[in-house]
Amino acid sequence: MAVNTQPIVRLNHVYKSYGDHQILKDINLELEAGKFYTLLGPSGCGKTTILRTVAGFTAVTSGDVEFDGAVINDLPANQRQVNTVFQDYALFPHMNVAENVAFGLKLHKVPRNEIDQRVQEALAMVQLADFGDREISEISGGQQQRVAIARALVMRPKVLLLDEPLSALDAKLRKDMQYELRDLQQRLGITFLFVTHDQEEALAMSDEIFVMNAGKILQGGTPVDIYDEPINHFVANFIGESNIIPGKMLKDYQVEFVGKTFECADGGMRPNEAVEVVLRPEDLDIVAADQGKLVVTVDSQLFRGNYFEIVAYDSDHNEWLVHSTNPADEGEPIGLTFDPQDIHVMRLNESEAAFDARLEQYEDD
Ligand SMILES: Nc1ncnc2c1ncn2[C@@H]1O[C@H](COP(=O)(O)OP(=O)(O)OP(=O)(O)O)[C@@H](O)[C@H]1O
Repeated sequence: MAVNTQPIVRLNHVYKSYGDHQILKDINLELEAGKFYTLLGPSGCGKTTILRTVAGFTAVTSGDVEFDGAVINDLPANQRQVNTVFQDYALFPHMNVAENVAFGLKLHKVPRNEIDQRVQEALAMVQLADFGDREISEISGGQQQRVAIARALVMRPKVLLLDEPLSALDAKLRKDMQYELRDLQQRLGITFLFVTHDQEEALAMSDEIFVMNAGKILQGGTPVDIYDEPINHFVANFIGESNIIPGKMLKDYQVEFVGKTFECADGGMRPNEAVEVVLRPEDLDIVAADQGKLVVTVDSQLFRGNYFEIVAYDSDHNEWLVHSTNPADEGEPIGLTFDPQDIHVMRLNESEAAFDARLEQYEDD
């Protein structure tokens, strides 16, 4: 049986400039139907601009926006099967909850009885079935957020764009809403393209993440792939906490750092190539100084609730962050051990395409 693998949304070599200011630089991405995607990157990197090109609020300078295989560069926003949930919700304060949700349907001249039914359905999807008559000022921030989602869902979009929809919520509610949004996406099977600068949120919610910086997508992949195999310093630093140490790839599966040679799981580089090595704080185990693969001296530590965050330095003055369930003695040497597969070796300035090609090659060997 033929499988339909055509992406529902595709950006093909998309560039966007305002005057001399290039905002998007050769953006290529594909979204499959029914998945949860996240654009993740620091403020100003172009995440919202990508959403706006998909929604039809911003025209691309060059390149194509495709929907279901057709180029839609010139299709007006209101004719795209895409709806947006904005950061500030953009609810109408003088309308009640049901009127807010009904607004788009009225604009599209949907018959009255169908409007009532669809509004009720959309409110039920976000667990606000009994809130239709409430004024916007009479509901909480989390409920307003859900009204904004219901207002987008009522239009039955194929793709829902969400621009930092959780940023106005307090930490506890934000976590609850992460579960709710993920659950909603899975129940409805609509494609979500979610924007955040919060890496924990991206890791928790997404099927796939696109990590961005300065108008470019640096790496796309599942949360686990990106966490375990960041392609460069920026991604390793932005996703999770990392120790990033300069090193040298002696040969396949053998890397040197802090003056010692370690077995690792990476290959496909030039002999003696300068690299950076990533070790995650939670992958490091503390042992007695004379039993460690590396010896570091503890500088300071903070109790983080379920672990101690220990800052230590090696003999080359590299800083090491270690997460440990036990405290360490400040000023004392400790040994660190780790497994070969916990060492992630990164080439300097490697592109995602070159990284993928190399991975394929040495994994096949
Ligand atoms: N209409 C515009 N005219 C000129 N510059 C713009 C316009 N819209 C956005 N920009 C610029 O484009 C860059 C990217 O903005 P964008 O809103 O896409 O970033 P972002 O990653 O979503 O940031 P944030 O997380 O802060 O919302 C910024 O430098 C911004 O100032």
